[in-house]
Amino acid sequence: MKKSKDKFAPDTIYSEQLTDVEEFSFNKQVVDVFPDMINRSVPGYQTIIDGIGELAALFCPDNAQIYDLGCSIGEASLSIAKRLQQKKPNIEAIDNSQEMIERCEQHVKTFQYGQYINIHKDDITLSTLSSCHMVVINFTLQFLAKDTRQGLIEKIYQSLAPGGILILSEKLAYEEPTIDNTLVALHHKFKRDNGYSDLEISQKRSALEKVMQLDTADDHIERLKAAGFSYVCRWYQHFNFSSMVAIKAKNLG
Ligand SMILES: C[S@@+](CC[C@H](N)C(=O)[O-])C[C@H]1O[C@@H](n2cnc3c(N)ncnc32)[C@H](O)[C@@H]1O
Ligand SMILES: O=C(O)C(=O)C[C@]1(C(=O)O)C=C[C@H](O)C=C1
Repeated sequence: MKKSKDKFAPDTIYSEQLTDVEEFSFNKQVVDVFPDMINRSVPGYQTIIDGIGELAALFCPDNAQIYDLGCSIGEASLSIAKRLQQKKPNIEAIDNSQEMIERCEQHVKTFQYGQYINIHKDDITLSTLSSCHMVVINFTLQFLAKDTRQGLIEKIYQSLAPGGILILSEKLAYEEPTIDNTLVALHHKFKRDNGYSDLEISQKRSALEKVMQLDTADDHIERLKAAGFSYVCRWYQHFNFSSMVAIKAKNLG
């Protein structure tokens, strides 16, 4: 991805001892450090962003209709727009954080191909989707109430044209504690190697635990299959962070 001229600060949000660790929220403080935070926290984040663009190039026709649900500052949308610009896509980027949406508008404008991205403030569990070729939910389903997840995946399946794809990226839980603890330990080592202290790691973990409920890979695959997706695969995994592609069959019935 071409470097943007847009400026963000380094993430020091959890570097001082806090008396009360509040629940994690995508507020202005997080928005201002977002690229640094996500790149230092999510193993393979940039690889996943690039892969989303490559999958768009493989699957999307001219003038494709694409949704990026929980878009934050628009990195997945930009990766798609960059690769599909000759095909003039119509990318709808949606997020329910006002601060994120404002920053997304500012960020996307710094790229010429940002013209293919329309930004909306909305709750993705309530928003209406029109007929489309591709949907991305990159590290966002894990922040939704568990009882809204199946409904959202079904809404996406119904909106996708035959042959359309959903890219779903998530931090995964493992039922077997020895496996879960091993992957969490590897993830924490990844964060330490990226300059986060033990205090930062543990305070952010407490903040996230209040709002982020993880599913297992099997939960995701079962949900996708129950919604109707014929083909599902994990195309990327680094420690407990994974991205899945679900394809709606071309010939239904
Ligand atoms: C970890 S970030 C997503 C990162 C982003 N997709 C990317 O690739 O850089 C999660 C985002 O989901 C948004 N979000 C959480 N719940 C939402 C909801 N119900 N509707 C819309 N957006 C939501 C948050 O505001 C936040 O920007
Ligand atoms: O920092 C972590 O442990 C995360 O889980 C990273 C994670 C996520 O997976 O959604 C959480 C919050 C945001 O900072 C971005 C990414």
